[in-house]
This record gives sequence, structure tokens and C-alpha cells, in this order.
Amino acid sequence: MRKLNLVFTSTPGIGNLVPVVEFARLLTNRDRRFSATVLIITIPERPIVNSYIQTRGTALSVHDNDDVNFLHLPTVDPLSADEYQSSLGYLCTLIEKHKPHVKHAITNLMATESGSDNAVSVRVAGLFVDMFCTSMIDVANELGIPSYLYFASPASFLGFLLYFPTLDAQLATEFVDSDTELIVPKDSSITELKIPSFANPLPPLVLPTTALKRKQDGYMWYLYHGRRYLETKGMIVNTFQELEPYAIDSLRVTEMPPVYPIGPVLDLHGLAQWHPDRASQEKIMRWLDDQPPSSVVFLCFGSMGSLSEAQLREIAVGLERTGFRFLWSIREPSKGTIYLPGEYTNLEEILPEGFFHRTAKIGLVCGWVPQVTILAHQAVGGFVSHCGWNSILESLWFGVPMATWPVYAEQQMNAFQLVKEFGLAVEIRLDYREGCDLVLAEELEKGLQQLMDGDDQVRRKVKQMKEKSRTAMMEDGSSYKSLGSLIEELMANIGC
Ligand SMILES: O=c1ccn([C@@H]2O[C@H](COP(=O)(O)OP(=O)(O)O[C@H]3O[C@H](CO)[C@@H](O)[C@H](O)[C@H]3O)[C@@H](O)[C@H]2O)c(=O)[nH]1
Repeated sequence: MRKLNLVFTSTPGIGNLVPVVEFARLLTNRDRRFSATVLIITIPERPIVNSYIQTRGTALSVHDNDDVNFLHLPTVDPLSADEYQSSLGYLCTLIEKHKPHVKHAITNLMATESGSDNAVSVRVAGLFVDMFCTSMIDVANELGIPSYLYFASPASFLGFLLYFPTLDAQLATEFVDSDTELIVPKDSSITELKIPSFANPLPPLVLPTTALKRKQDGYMWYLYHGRRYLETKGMIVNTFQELEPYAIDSLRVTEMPPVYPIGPVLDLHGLAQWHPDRASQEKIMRWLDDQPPSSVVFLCFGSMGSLSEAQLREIAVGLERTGFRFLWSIREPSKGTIYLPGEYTNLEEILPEGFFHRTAKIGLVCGWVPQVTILAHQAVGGFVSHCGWNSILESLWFGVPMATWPVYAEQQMNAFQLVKEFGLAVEIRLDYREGCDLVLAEELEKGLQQLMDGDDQVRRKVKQMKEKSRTAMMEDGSSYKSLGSLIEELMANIGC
């Protein structure tokens, strides 16, 4: 029997790696001719990602149904964080430095193709790179294998990055550059930017911070990746036609590689199972079991999100004022460029005096949470989200209405899309930026009231999108069919 091995490279972050692994599982389960090898880049400073890699890798190796293997790449010499202006600049350089290791690993996989006297022989059929791993396209080219983009953010953001080299010319002429601050329009009449993957013009302030810091290294990487996506044989996006019709259709033009919306691809069980602190995770679920249906507002800011102490205090006051039951995930700001947030040990000192005592009967404050399991719980009635794409897809899958509080990466654009283009969320903020902004207690209070008591239209639309997201993945659903087309294309590209 001959297996076709698909190789995956991923950015070492929860929001990137988990959807890559789930996509690899989806593909190999759908078509038994495929096996998958996920090349693992390790960053020692990210224990939560490493914990996922270890637990998930072990589970996959003993799970009969999944033909997905993790292959750990050797670590590269640490970079000096001081040399980089942004964590994206650091990350992309670090990934690029793994090129020789990726080449070596794939060459070894290919060496087993010929001369294998095993019952199962293997042929490497393609390399999938994620949004920040496009430097690996060179490796695929050198080895003569086709490369594909696997994009774990929305199609709208993919469209944005593809358009970014064009937008750059506009930003260069119409905006004022700065070494440290966000760029601003030269002319106050420029209040909107037209991006082809958005139905509506965007206020400049919902662009990612990286796109508004023209002089920083992250900006150059955005340009680089946007150009390189065009070199792939296909762009696979973790989204679905019914959610992003405008953005997906905007990508279906002749000069672009074909686009395959194959989502939502979610890890519906895994993330709750691999966190080392199982006791805290179980305590949260027991607490939720005691709450009435749809009564709890859940606040969580992603795997990389943390807020200032002043902001945490405003949230505490806002929550207390509304009197809603709440489950609030708080993370301590990271120690530096490449680190992820950690867990607080002294929250009593940070939150308003007496907060824990006064809210003991209605609220639970915690660190890392089993988010998917929480969103699936009937007690949860609303989700204040940082608008990471995985969080959005998860919330829609379980039909939980969201309130938008973007913090970093492309989340401001996602929030804009959710509120202004889809009507699937209540707005707290669209253009919040950690470090320069403060959402006041009364703003949060207003947003929460709208989320939990007010906007029936959002609630109704979210329920409809829940059904559509599930249908998309079923046999003959839009994403199911799109994955089928991708499989045909994969076979055609290697002449099978
Ligand atoms: O306490 C937590 C925090 C997060 N999660 C999970 O971690 C994932 C987080 O993914 P996402 O919501 O996409 O946020 P980020 O971790 O911030 O992901 C990065 O990657 C995404 C996909 O490219 C982007 O959309 C985001 O903006 C970017 O920050 C989700 O599956 C959550 O369920 C937990 O289980 N518990």
C-alpha cells in the first residue's frame, strides 16, 4: 500500500498550531491515502505551547484513527530579543532559521519513499505552510514538492495581507510615518480605507498594529508573507462560505491561487485535556454546573492576551455594577517579546478591595480556562472575546453571542467584521489597543447589558450561524465539498 504524506509547518502558538493539527487530522481521516507529519518548532519560553505539543503528540501516536505524527525539529540558537522591534519580527526570523532543519526532515521523509521494503511505502505529496511560515516555500521549491498555504485566520484577513503590498503604497503617501507611534493620515479627510476583502470601508484604526507601524520589522514581514502566498498552489482557509461569502468571493480571482474554505476546524475536546492544571479546570466546570442556563457572562482574551492592572480594575467595577454572573479569565502580562502571559498569584492586591468577597456568590476569577468546554456549557449566555479567529469560530459553533474587545494581532479587523459586516456581535470596542486605551467600567456595563439582556437580533443571527457552521462540515456541506476539491487537486498536482 502506498501512503501520501503531507507535511505541515506551523508557527509555535496555540492559535496557529492547534488548527494546523486539527486540519491534518481532518484530511487524514477523510481520505485514508494520506498521512501527515507536523514539523514542530519549539520555543522553550512558551511552556503552554510545549505542554500542548507533548500531550497532543503522545495522544496522536497512540490513537489508531489518526495518521498524524509530530516530528520535532532541532532548536536553533536563540535570537537576541533586543534586535527585534516586534514579537512578529522575532517569530518570523526564528521560523526562517529553521529552514535547513525543515529541508533535512523532508529529505529524510522522501528518502524512505524509494527502496522501502515495508508493506506501506510513503511519498511526500505536499508541504503546507501557515501564515507566518512562508519562508518554507523555498524548501518545497528546492525539493520539487507543491506548497500550500493553510490560513488559521479569516478570509478577510488573508485578503488584507494579499492586498497589503498595494495598500503599502497608499499608506506611504497618505500617512505620516513614525518610529514608535501608529501612523496617522496626513489629511484628516482620510477616515476610511478600502480593502477588497471587506464589504465596507475600514477606519484605519481597525488595521492591525503591525500594519500601522510602517517602520517596524513586523510591517516588512506582513509585506513578505502577503507576496509569498501567491506562490502557493492553493490557499486553504479555516472559515466557511456561509460566514464569509464576501471575503471568500473576493479571493476567487484568476491571478490568485485557488481558495478552499474548509472550516470551522476546531479542537472540540483536546484543549481541555492537555492543560497541566487539571484541578483548576475541573473546579471551573463544577462551578458552571451550579449556575442557571444562559446566566453567565464569560470573559477571555486568548492565549496571548493580558490587560493592564488599571484595565482589570475597570472590568471588576463594571462586572460588579451589572450584577451578572461571570466567569473571568485573567492572565499576567508576559515577561518579554517571545513569552506568553502567565498566571497571577496576587489578584487580591490588584482588583478593587473587597471585590472577591462581594462577588463570591456570582463570580469566578481564574487563569487559563478550558474555553471550548466552557462555551459548550448551557450556563454560558455571552462571551466577551478578544476576537481571535479560533475563539470566534468556537463561539459560533456553540451559538454563544459575543461582545468584541480586540487586543492584538488582526483582532480589531475581526471585531469590525463581526459587528459591522455580520451583525454577529455586540460592540464594546473595535479598535482597542492594549497599553494605550482604557475601557471604562460604564462602557463595559453598557456592553454587557446589551449582550446579556438586549440584542435579540444578534442572538438570533448567532443561533442561525451555529447551524450553518455545523452544516458546512457535514457530508455535502460547503466545507466538506471544498475539502473534497482540495483532495482532488492534491492528487492531480502529484500526477495521481
Ligand atoms: O484560557 C484560554 C485561552 C485560550 N484558549 C484557547 O486558545 C485558542 C486561542 O485562539 P484564538 O482565539 O484564535 O486566539 P489567539 O491565541 O490569540 O490566536 C492567534 O491566532 C489566531 C489565528 O491565526 C488569530 O486569529 C489571533 O488573532 C491570534 O492572536 C482558542 O482555541 C481557545 O479556545 C483556551 O482554551 N483557554
